[in-house]
Amino acid sequence: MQTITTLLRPVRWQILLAVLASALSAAAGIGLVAWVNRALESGLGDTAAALGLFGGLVALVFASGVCAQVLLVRLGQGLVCRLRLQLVARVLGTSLERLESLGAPLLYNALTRDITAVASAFKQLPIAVYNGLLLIAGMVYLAWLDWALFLVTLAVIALGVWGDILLGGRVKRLMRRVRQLDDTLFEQFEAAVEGRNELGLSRPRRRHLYLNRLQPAAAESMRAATRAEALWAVNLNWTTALVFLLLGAVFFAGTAWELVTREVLVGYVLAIMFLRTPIATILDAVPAVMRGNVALGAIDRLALGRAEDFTEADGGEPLPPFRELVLRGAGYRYPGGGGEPGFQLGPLDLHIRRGELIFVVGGNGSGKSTLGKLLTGLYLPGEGVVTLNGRPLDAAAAPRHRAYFATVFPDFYLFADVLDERGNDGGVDARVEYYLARLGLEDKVSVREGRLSTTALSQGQRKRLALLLLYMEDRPVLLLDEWAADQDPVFREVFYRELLPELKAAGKTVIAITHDDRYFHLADRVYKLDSGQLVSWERQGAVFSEQ
Ligand SMILES: Nc1ncnc2c1ncn2[C@@H]1O[C@H](COP(=O)(O)OP(=O)(O)OP(=O)(O)O)[C@@H](O)[C@H]1O
Repeated sequence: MQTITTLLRPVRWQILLAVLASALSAAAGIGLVAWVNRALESGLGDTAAALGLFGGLVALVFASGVCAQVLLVRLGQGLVCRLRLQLVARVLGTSLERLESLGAPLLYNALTRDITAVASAFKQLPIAVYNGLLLIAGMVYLAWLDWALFLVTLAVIALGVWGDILLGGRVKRLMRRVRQLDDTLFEQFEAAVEGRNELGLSRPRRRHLYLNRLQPAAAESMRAATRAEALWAVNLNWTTALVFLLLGAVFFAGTAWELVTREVLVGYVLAIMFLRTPIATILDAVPAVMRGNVALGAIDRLALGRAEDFTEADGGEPLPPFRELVLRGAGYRYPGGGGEPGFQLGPLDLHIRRGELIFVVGGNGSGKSTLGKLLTGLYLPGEGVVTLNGRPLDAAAAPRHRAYFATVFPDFYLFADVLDERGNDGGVDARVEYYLARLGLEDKVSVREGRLSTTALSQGQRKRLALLLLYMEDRPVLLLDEWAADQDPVFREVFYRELLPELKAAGKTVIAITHDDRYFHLADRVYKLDSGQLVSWERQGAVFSEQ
């Protein structure tokens, strides 16, 4: 429960205050019951004084109750808000490898369903704390009234708790199963949304998705959830029956067998009737709390990184100019699956200097994008060393290493907000308009206060916008992974013959992953990858030619 402890620690004093206010309200409530009992037995005495005491107790119940509830609700909502922000900050602070191995559906499930479940549990927390304290105050009063009868009460409570534990364990197991099935459902939701083109064309595929993937998971989830709720309903009614059994026992003990005095009898009956509501309320809250607990367990199992701290401004000391990027025996291996070892890139040796235009080429699956992620520090080397300006890339050096790069990978995400080199979104419009015209997008997209008017464009146009974002960030090293693959021949020509040379002339280092062999001669150097290994381009006997 690492998540919950880090969330609760900063508000421990507010929690204490809320618990104290709840305790005061609970004590005043039980005090009222005790006062009514005493008045029934011994009479009111001075009516004015009695009225004053009664009114005072009612006012105290009201004021401390409101105070406790408001404090607890504010705490609950504050925790939910912080949990949401903390979870997203942790996703942002998690390594790419971990995020890739988890996959989008698991993360979306955590960010939506799990957070909602934890939020519902937190909302029950104030109610449970308040009613729990009411229950404790009631118990103290019952013990004070009659010890022997209180022991009987404890025995009945033990019976109730036994039922809770017995059924609670099974209910929790079922809830865990429902949570697992949620992940399966989210995978299918992703397929239903992301596969809209393929599904739109193929009824057999839609039918398969619906009947063989969605429906079985949804039905099993429903069965497990229904069973869990039904078991808890049995428990609720079992508790209600126990409360009435206790009432009956007290009643017969006081009337038929005259084992307790009338004062004790009336006090017990009043107190038990009064305590029925808190007992039912607490038991009602238990399933939501269990679900929240299961959800927190699922969030913890994601093993996300530490939340990134965004309170500090970006910038700090400026980056020294880029000089060189060197790989010495550097390699990276993907984790394997199903008994098969993962793909191995390297070990590789290469040297990239400032202002060079480097092409990385090779067949599909040869490791080009993996090399791109290793060069940019998105992946850390599993063997050998990657150094930038002589500094080895490791977890500590990674943020600074990455700050030198701007990339467009094939699975890029196009942000509508344009940031400049210092991470600001203000005052960028004039430069954005210049680049929009340069990239032939001025009729399609406009910019206002650093925000692009649209990103709903063709793939080639979206890639041009991604390049625009990269221009604006103005980083020293650019990595473009098959950027030109979606461009028309005219713009492809502009890219290789104008844009890349211009970037080089501006002192940028450009690493382009490409299949466009008719432009290979424009590069300062070409690295060819084959099954994760670098093979000499010259030894391939290739001829740079303009076709
Ligand atoms: N996230 C991943 N997890 C596990 N293995 C992966 C992952 N991504 C890629 N691979 C493996 O690494 C190999 C190299 O992939 P990579 O994307 O680097 O190839 P590429 O040369 O860029 O291919 P392409 O030209 O098709 O884009 C693939 O054959 C694949 O088996």
